[in-house]
Amino acid sequence: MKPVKIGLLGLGTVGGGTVSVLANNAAEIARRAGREIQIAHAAARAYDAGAIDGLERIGRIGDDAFAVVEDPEVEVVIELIGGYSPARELVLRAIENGKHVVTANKALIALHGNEIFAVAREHGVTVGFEAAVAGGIPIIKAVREGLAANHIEWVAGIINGTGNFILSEMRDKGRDFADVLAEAQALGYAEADPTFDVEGIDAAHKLTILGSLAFGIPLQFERCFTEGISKIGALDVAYAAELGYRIKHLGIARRGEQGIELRVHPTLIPERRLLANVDGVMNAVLVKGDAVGPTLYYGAGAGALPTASAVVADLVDVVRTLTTDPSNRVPHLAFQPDELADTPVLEMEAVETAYYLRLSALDQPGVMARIASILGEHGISIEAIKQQEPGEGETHVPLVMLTHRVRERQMNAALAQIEALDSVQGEIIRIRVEMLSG
Ligand SMILES: NC(=O)C1=CN([C@@H]2O[C@H](COP(=O)(O)OP(=O)(O)OC[C@H]3O[C@@H](n4cnc5c(N)ncnc54)[C@H](O)[C@@H]3O)[C@@H](O)[C@H]2O)C=CC1
Ligand SMILES: N[C@@H](CC=O)C(=O)O
Ligand code: NA
Repeated sequence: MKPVKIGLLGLGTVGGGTVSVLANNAAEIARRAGREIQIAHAAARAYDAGAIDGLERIGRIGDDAFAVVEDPEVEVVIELIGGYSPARELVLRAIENGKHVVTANKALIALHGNEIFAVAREHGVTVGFEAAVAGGIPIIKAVREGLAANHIEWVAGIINGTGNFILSEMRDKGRDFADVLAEAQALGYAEADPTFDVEGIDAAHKLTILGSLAFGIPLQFERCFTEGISKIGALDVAYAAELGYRIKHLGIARRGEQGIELRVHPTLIPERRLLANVDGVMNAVLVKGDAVGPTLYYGAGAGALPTASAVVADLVDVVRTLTTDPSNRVPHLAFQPDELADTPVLEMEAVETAYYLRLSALDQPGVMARIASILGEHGISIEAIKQQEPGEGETHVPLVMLTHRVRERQMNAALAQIEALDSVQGEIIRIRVEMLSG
């Protein structure tokens, strides 16, 4: 059989890794796919030729990405440029030209996936996006196919490698946030705009995709609650440890009676949980299905070769199904497109969690009692409390509390009232707590 001809857009971290994996494992990949895979035409604005193994095997390299998607020789386009534009226009044009697409671009899928999948369906082509969620972990394959028998109850994961690398290095080595972020950028883990990593936007893109796959709802990035790690301080990491917890940046999608929770935020997790022990650039996703119970998927969430592993796996899937009737292919969002549900995604104020609170309170009798009574008035009960001794000459002491579960709306109201007390100084730090059991 003739080789399958591929067009590749972008030759950076993931593009370079993809060229290398296709070159280094060419024979085994062909044995699996049933056909040899050749990169016929690649385009990149810039690339480091010396750093990419197998570059010489590419038929033609230019700088015009649109020339690749218009190239009649190309059957499958791999989009590894990133960002919304021109990635969206390139992917849509490739689809309109009858080409299958593989992409690692979670921003693109989370925001424009509904449109892209609809157009792909019209044209009878597949869009693979395994690399877009949790890098090398085959989580999309697992949720979409491996768990197809289940009513999925919840998904909770560490789904940003850069953020987890920063939190791990801060906790284990006491390193400075900015210094670790610079290293993550040098290692190729971070997004082109690293605020996407540290402010949780990248994790929200991925959680949006996971939520759709798990619950069969359209992609709704705008409904995902998003909080990053930039406000996590060494003090909270230390207090959490004293209480027997670790702070992880989690994406949580949960199906409840009122609707679906879709939220990304720093989270205290009991230190003995597996997720609490996932460090560095590693990602892990816990999926609870009603039949299978809890299942855990672990692996590198970023980096050239791990991400290329997912890109090439999608490519092999596409090649295997090139001759399949499009209506028999695995649906993009796991459920048949006309079976997507309109279950609402809840406002964060309607979500219930336990909380870690840290505040600075005047060291005087009655202050703690007043704070506890405000919490009580809002139906919030305290599970644990740590009050520090004041430092030499200090009037205020740090007060750390763990609360029982309560709706975010009640917590917001209570915190506003406590922050307004003269005896409380500055902003109250709040971190949500999840036990992740069962
Ligand atoms: N770096 C990682 O570990 C991971 C990245 N991703 C995603 O993979 C995609 C690529 O990311 P990286 O490889 O890290 O980016 P990168 O910045 O290392 O590489 C981007 C490549 O695209 C080229 N490019 C940019 N705009 C272009 C244009 N208009 N026309 C032609 N070429 C253009 C650049 O010259 C470069 O070769 C992004 O969507 C990213 O979110 C997904 C998982 C992991
Ligand atoms: N910037 C992302 C790359 C992979 O998706 C991350 O750090 O996880
Ligand atoms: Na993946």
